[in-house]
Amino acid sequence: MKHFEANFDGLVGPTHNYAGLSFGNVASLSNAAAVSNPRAAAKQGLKKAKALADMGMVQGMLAPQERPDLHTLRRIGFTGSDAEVLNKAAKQAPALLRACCSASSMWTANAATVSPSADCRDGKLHFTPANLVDKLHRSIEPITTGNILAATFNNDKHFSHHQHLPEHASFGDEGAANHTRLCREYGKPGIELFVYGQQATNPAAPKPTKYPARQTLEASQAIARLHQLDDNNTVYISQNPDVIDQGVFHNDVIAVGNQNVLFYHQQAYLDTKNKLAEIKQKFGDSPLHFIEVPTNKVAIQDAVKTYLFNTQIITLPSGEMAIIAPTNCQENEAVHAYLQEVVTLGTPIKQVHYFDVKQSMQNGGGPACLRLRVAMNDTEVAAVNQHTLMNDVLFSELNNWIDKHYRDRLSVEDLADPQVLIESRTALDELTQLMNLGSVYQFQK
Ligand SMILES: N=C(N)NCCC[C@H](NC(=O)CCC(=O)O)C(=O)O
Repeated sequence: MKHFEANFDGLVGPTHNYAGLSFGNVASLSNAAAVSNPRAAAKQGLKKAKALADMGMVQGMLAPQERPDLHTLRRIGFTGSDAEVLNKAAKQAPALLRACCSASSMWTANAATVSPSADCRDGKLHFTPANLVDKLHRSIEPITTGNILAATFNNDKHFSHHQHLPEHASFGDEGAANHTRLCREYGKPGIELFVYGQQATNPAAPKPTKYPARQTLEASQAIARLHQLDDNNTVYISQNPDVIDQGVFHNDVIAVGNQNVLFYHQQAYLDTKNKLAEIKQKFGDSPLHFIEVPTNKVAIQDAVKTYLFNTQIITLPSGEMAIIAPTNCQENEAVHAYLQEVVTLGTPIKQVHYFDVKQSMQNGGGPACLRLRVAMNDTEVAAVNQHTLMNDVLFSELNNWIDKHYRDRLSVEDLADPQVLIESRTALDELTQLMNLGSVYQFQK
């Protein structure tokens, strides 16, 4: 049986905009009210996904969400026709309208936590959509995320879909952005690393003082129970609260793992020495590479600005590993120098490829935010909805679809325009046919 790690990238939605919605995320706040280009954003993401497929990787796409979210606007009391709801929300509560228009589901690292079948007691691949309760605009994602995941991984024999965790701060869950997996081979049991920012039931435990810690230990433990993970293959690590306060709002802004490589910043965790020892002991005898980037080579500020750690580390069919980095890393002298050095360190990482994903970066989402990793064997890949898998046909269909429906300029003022809603629904309705998803959106029910 063959094993792969597939990447499912989030297709950027037609309302991609800069609304400054994410306190603690430096890029989101500093680009608030900038004018976005949804068409360029969607094409940048699609190009990266296609490039990975062309490198021989299994690559899928996850559909975006319905925005503006009229269902939520009505749920919070705006009434009348769709146009009236938008108009009233724009006048009476513009901040709420902006929250209901974000294309934030593009960052599918936050869609769910995924545990491959080799790690789970029942031998199924498990998905739990993230509740994303820390941010209003993201807290409205999980139900539709669950619908889209179920339509994409639509086979009960192989895939187990859970409901998102209770919608309370005690269970703040940000999905795969705070979870990584180390393994010898994708199809063999691995070590699942859960990184949390605070403990809800232990207020005395360290936590940040300026910015929110989005992930709780209690949420991570709940996911491990749901996914039937073995304690001997699970490690919980506390994020360093000081770096959260410097803009590291998710662990994937400061660390990334792949197979037997953990690439992380010296300041990423608390109790680093003991935790690395626990990982090593649980991983067993085979070689494990801890690539620690010291502060004197890359400052936290540069890591946050360039997203050096929000890179993807992928294993190419040749067995070599490659780093998929945003072009922002090339533009920073220290980070670029480090990436030139990393391929010479005698670790499995031998290549670096750069992609322009600036439309997403300006909202704090790098290459790794844009993808959900799903390690699968070939039987499981065959059980996936095949219309979601990247190839020349889907690439060309999606490019044409973007050209047909997406604007190349969108400001926050445009969000109240009923025409934006019509365009977005028309596009998504067509997309569900193209990707054979059925009725995953509220407006289709
Ligand atoms: N690190 C990972 N895995 N994902 C990045 C998510 C970025 C996202 N930005 C936003 O939601 C900004 C939206 C706005 O301000 O318009 C967030 O903060 O949740």
